[in-house]
Amino acid sequence: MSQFRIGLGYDIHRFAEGRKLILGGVEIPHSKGLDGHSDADCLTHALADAVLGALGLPDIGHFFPNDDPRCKGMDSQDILRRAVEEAHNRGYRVGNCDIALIAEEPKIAPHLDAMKRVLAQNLRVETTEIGLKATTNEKIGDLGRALGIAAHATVLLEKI
Ligand SMILES: Nc1ccn([C@@H]2O[C@H](COP(=O)(O)O)[C@@H](O)[C@H]2O)c(=O)n1
Ligand SMILES: C[C@@]1(CO)OP(=O)(O)OP(=O)(O)OC[C@H]1O
Repeated sequence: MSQFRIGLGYDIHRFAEGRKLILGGVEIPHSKGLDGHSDADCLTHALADAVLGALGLPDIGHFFPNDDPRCKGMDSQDILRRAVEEAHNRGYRVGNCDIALIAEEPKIAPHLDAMKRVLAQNLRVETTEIGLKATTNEKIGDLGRALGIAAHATVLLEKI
């Protein structure tokens, strides 16, 4: 395997009433949350998929099936830790990553530092190795109507 490996992840979850909004392992105050079998943290799902993809492994649904009752309500940081563990088991660590959230609401910027701190711990990197930002969809399409939140992530793995 080569010295460096890159991975790409994408996930989207729809808003639902009566759910907590969890992004990057942080609970964000909002009138509704994201729907899902787990805590529906689409940011963390995209990031974990990017790590697994860099290794040429299947996506998180392979490791944590969304019809498995044991995964019901699970903390997505457990998914991320597992993906990073798979990397370390193969002799790779996370070099850096970059994440873009598409969220018409709520305002994410005030929470970015808290998310980076959680993600850094589980990625086993310094916060300076994490790029993280949010953009609206400029009211275009379903994301623009705030039906849900989507996340894109890229990860660079490097040989330990
Ligand atoms: N959910 C969001 C979306 C955007 N931001 C911040 O606002 C800036 C402007 O957003 P545009 O979609 O008009 O580019 C953006 O650069 C972010 O800093 C946010 O915090 N939360
Ligand atoms: C996280 C898992 C597993 O509980 O379920 P969801 O929260 O529904 O998320 P999704 O990105 O749709 O599928 C991945 C599954 O592994």
